[in-house]
Amino acid sequence: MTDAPEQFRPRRSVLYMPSSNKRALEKAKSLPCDGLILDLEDAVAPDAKASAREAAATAAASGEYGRRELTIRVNGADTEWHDDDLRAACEAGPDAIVVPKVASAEAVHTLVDALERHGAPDRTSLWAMVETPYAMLHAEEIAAASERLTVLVMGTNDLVKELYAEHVPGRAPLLTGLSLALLAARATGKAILDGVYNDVKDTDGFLAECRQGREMGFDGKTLIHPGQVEGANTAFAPSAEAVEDARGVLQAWEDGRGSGVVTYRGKMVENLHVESAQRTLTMHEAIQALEG
Ligand SMILES: CC(C)(COP(=O)(O)OP(=O)(O)OC[C@H]1O[C@@H](n2cnc3c(N)ncnc32)[C@H](O)[C@@H]1OP(=O)(O)O)[C@@H](O)C(=O)NCCC(=O)NCCSC(=O)C[C@H](O)C(=O)O
Ligand SMILES: [Mg+2]
Repeated sequence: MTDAPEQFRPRRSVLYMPSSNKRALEKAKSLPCDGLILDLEDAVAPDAKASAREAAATAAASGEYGRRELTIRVNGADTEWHDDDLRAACEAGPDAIVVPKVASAEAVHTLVDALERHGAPDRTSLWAMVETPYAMLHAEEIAAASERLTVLVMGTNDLVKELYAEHVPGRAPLLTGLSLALLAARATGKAILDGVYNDVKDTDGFLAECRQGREMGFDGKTLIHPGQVEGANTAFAPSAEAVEDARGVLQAWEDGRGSGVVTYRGKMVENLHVESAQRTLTMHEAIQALEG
């Protein structure tokens, strides 16, 4: 795996909001989340699709969301709204266009062609939602299909539905799918975001799921409520101890220059641990720069 600069962009907390909800669109301007997904899909009722599309395009073109990475989630390719959504999103030029239920490399190629045909600016990348069993089994070909695809987004609600599974603490029914998507993202140098936690009042359950996602290797979590932002920001940032440890590892390596292996606080340090420590510090600095 190579760490492209793209992978050091903090995406700890990426908040969905219905583009039909004016209060949410307004509130998002003051929330400390790393990214926003202005939704046109599941959170928007059919009779509100057209006005939500207009609101999302206006918001994305407004320049009023500061440092937050701003994206629009269009309706799926098999819906009557997809083409109009894609055209409007391309014209608005957000940081990324999020497409639900992407399941093959061919689908990615079709989307990238459409982005070009509709004149999306070069800065607008494609985020693919992987949320079906078929997508899990083809995650690597999806992730590798185009340079323009920069992020995989887990759709865990749809995945639970399609698997006939259940939402349970620890997410045992989803672990194979989550791991396949993670392997695909890391093997192809893409970022990957964990799915949402539906119970907005269950803080303990949410924080446990953040910890699990972080430990598995996700870059951040998609969210549905402002109350989830702070927990995700903390969980997906290197902790103070991790930063101190990373500095210590680099210092121990420096002190033992020329030796292929040293120890730090009793633990073996080799070249690969030094790379991990450097990654931790780079991410820490990127977060500080973002928040500063
Ligand atoms: C889940 C909600 C419907 C809860 O809404 P509500 O009861 O109104 O929440 P609160 O009263 O606690 O809200 C307090 C204030 O915060 C604002 N708010 C709420 N949610 C958001 C948000 N997502 N972004 C921005 N601001 C938000 C309220 O407007 C209140 O503001 P104020 O009155 O000014 O204080 C609601 O949170 C919600 O709609 N969430 C997003 C739902 C969504 O987008 N769903 C689609 C994505 S999830 C998905 O589909 C994943 C995937 O596809 C899969 O398969 O898993
Ligand atoms: Mg979904």
